[in-house]
Amino acid sequence: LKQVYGVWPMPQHISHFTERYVLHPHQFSYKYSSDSAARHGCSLLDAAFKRYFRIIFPDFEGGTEFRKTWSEAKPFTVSVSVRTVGCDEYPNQDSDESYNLSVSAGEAMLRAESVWGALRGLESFSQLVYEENYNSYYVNKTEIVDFPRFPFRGLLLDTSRHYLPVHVILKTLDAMAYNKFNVFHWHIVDDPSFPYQSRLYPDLSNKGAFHPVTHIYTQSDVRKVISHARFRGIRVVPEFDSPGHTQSWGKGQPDLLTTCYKRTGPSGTFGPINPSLGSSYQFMSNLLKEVSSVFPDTFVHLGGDEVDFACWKSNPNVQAFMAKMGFGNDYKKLESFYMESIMNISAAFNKTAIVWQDVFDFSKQIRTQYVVEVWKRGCYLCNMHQVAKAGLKIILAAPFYLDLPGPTHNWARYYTVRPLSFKGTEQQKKLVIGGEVCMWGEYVDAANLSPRLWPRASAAAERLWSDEEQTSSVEKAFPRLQDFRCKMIREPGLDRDSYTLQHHKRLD
Ligand SMILES: CC(=O)N[C@H]1NC[C@H](CO)[C@H](O)[C@@H]1O
Repeated sequence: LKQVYGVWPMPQHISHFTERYVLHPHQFSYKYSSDSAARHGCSLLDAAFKRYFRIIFPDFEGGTEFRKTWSEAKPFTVSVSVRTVGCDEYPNQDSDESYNLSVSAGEAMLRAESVWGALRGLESFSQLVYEENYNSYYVNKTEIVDFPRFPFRGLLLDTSRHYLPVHVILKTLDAMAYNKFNVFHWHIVDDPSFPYQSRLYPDLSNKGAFHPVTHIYTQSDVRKVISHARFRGIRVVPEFDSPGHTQSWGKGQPDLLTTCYKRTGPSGTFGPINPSLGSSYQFMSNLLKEVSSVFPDTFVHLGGDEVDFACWKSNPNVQAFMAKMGFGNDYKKLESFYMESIMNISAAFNKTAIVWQDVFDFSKQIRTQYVVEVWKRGCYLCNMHQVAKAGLKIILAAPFYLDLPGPTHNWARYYTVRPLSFKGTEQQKKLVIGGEVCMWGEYVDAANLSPRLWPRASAAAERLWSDEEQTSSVEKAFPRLQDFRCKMIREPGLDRDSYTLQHHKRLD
């Protein structure tokens, strides 16, 4: 019997049985069970039923082909029961993604608290179906009780160092759903380019994008990404990184960046946003107000990483501001003042701020609650311990930087990360809301994104969803990951052809 590889990420509880059932597209259907709060018309699940039918039966064109296996197959129904409806909502930090799946003769019963859990269960069911000979599909009797270890399981794409076409972002969202990632961290702008087309400040992309028409994200592009993500139970958290990493902002917003000085006067170069001008905070308030309405998620990422103080130190207005504020010569206080100001601005728009750990490292006395993304190499467990002691929530990214190529960065390196192995109380460990893989764009564009992202990111996906004790062996994971990698190449189109060849080669 073909080895049944099961589901990736590994469910919390799964039992496989040898009894199996023949599936045939003509006798297969999804339906809402009578006790489900969500019913036909719940566009999120109706769309998922169609999507997963195509994923399970990729070669089925609706005709009467492959009649031969027809006779053996009996009707098979996937019945979905959702306890609390919520088809038109957005996923959020508190969404319940748990589900139970029971596969037996003629029926798979999928029970979930919410539509988000139902989506996770539909993904798991689709991975249980396997093809033994061309167009003969089977599913084994299986029992699953599943829920995520961490509620925040993110993937960062950087669309500033290289522009990523919208269809590439959508494909990445598809693959994220196969892996049960649930947050797309859109690092949308940075030093090299500003591709976000702002309603309020169109010059930011007109002058700051690599190209003002072909290399931008219009409001409708952004809406398309947010909708595609929502249909897959994925949140979109935008990052407008500041005050550093803002060179492209200065192209479309004059006087925003700090003018750097050399001895005799302006050097012609610009540095971080100028924190000594009221106009900077007015601009950030206007921009964050727009961003807060365009992106529905309750989180917004404000950046705060790698601020170079040299330019601030050289500028006489900034020097005068330092004196006025009594910051002495400690520019960390200036960065903290700026970050606390924009965190208060985003709080006013009912957003929870995520910032890079630099903000925490620079100041321990920022009063507002915010989430710290730990990213620096070195002892990230030590850094997590410091943040947890301060009572702040943590997202772990440091060991999951996938953009850095090289032989040491293979999947096992991410698979063996143990996010809670820092010293600290159970209470402090509860502050770790999850982790994130980062695909920075210095060396990545549409030509090499997918092979650099997958299946290495899948290793982190299992670390963030599954029970650590049950998934501690690299050796045991390897054949499962190898099988899952092929399953991921499942949507029609170019990928499909390579998959078909690869798949049948492996089976012969
Ligand atoms: C938070 C953070 O990571 N900031 C920078 N650090 C190095 C990265 C590349 O690996 C990117 O350049 C990124 O912009």
